[in-house]
Amino acid sequence: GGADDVLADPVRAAESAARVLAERTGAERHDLALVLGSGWGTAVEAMEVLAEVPADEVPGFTAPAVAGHVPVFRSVRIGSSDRRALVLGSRTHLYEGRGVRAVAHGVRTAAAAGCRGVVLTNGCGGLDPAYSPGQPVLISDHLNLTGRSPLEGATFVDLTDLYSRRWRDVAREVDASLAEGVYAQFPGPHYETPAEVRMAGVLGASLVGMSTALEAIAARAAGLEVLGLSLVTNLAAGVGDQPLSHEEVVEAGREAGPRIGALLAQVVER
Ligand SMILES: Nc1nc2[nH]c(I)nc2c(=O)[nH]1
Repeated sequence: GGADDVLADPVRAAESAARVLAERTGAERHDLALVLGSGWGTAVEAMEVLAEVPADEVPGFTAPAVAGHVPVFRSVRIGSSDRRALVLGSRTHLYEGRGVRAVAHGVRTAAAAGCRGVVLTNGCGGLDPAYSPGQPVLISDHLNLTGRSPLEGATFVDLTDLYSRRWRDVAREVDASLAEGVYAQFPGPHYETPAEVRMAGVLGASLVGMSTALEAIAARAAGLEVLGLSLVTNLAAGVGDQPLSHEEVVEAGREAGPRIGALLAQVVER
């Protein structure tokens, strides 16, 4: 009900969400969109916020207040330019059960708002024991282990350069030490078993998470250039010798804030 009825026609829903955002932010179009995953929230604090729109006032988005905090969409200035980025206020995970249309609505709204690219960030588990919690990793490609597609009907989309090599080169100019990895999206909400983590490794993944892959496919289908950035907040189950506590995951994300915030700001300014 409510937000999801709007999503019965995904294209029209994205257009009406983009229209509301244009009216409320005063920006007829935005140049790029940012989806902030766990640990990436502080990135926007360094940016100049020009307008805020509560997520539950944008068609197709629900905004469960998390601890009283109502998620907002932010229109921010990119560096000192007059280009603007749209920081999406809410992200829907597949595990919420709202369906793939809700998962893809954010990037479709970004495309309808005039964005030419989207930076998808997330918190994830790392399979490489050399990864340290709090380390950002460039996503070079993904394994979609959800068994789903955000696309419906005969919409065949080429995914050869899904995670833009051009944008990854830009990111490496900003930080040459950035590692790259293949991201495997599991449906969640449960974490992987050690055997599933080993399986993902055998299949070529070095990052495991519960988001991003479906959003990236929908973004590409909508014509957006895509950059994916993971924050390894924990070593995936079975990697390393002790189960990480949630507190350590939160702490790793908080400590990484300044570094990944600067990285994101510099990448989008290029
Ligand atoms: N699937 C999966 N998702 C995650 N999100 C975070 I933060 N850590 C993990 C993890 O270890 N596995």
